[in-house]
Amino acid sequence: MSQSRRGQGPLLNFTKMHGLGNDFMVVDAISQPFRLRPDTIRELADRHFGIGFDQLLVVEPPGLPDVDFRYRIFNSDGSEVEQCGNGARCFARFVRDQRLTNKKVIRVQTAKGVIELRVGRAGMVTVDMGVPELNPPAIPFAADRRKDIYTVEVGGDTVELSAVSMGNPHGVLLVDNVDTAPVGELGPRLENHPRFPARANIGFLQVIDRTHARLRVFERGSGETMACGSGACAAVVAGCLRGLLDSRVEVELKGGHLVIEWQGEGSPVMMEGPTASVFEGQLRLPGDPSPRRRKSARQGDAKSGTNRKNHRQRQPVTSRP
Ligand SMILES: N[C@@H](CCC[C@H](N)C(=O)O)C(=O)O
Repeated sequence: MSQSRRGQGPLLNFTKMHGLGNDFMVVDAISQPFRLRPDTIRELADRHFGIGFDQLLVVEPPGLPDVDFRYRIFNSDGSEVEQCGNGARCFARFVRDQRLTNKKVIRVQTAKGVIELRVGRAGMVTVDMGVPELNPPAIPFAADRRKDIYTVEVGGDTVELSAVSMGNPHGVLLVDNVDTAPVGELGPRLENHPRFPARANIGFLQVIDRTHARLRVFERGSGETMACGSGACAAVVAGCLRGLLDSRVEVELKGGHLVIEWQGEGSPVMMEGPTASVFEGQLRLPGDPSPRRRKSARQGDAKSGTNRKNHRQRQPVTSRP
């Protein structure tokens, strides 16, 4: 964050976490005021000038009955998205570590529905990621009908991919070897391909045998990451649709392994994997430049003695997907 904007606003508590090296800044927006602009998220995500993370995860109060929390996700480019599988596991660990709940089964509301997180031993969490969406308009993916494999023109070449939504859109390509796959070249072109109108995460899947696979993912809004949980789920769905994988698969990513289970169409995908908490920190956010808003914030402080109650009602300025 630039020196000129630092140090004028309130202090924010955060935790740095990761799931297989897919790393997160996690913020409790229930117990403290929180609002960030997309450009501030980009600055904080910077690995040289900021904290450095692939995604920002925000814990908010739920907006639905029978749900424990609302889970919001922002990519390092500042865009708000619908799903993050590795983040969901870290979310479960965070809300327990911060004593926001003592439940072992936690229901959270995402922008695309409710997911269930089950806390296991030694930091392991299992997530019910929901039923994969394969209907092209709902992914969204431009196609005249649903297929297991689509042919896509990209820069004069033709590639074959499967299109799957795990709440967020994924394209999955089958490759012989992830080590030599053109992730850096094809990833950004397919991420922004016109057939994915909301952009997409692009997975490169190498099938080892029916129960083992390797995967690299070029993530929408973050670039290639060490691991992508929703990408691993989408890849196993794609591998099953192609008849190459069984219902329980160990997926090797750059940062480690996930176990993914899918019993077939209409069934939810289950993801099991580890979580890690790296450090806790405090950050002074940029101040609010508007004199009118500064004045009303001071009035709020004076009335309540604390601004926690008022801030519970506040929404971040970034928009929902
Ligand atoms: N790392 C994530 C996915 C994060 C969101 C993704 N980049 C998107 O834009 O949909 C995961 O573990 O699933």
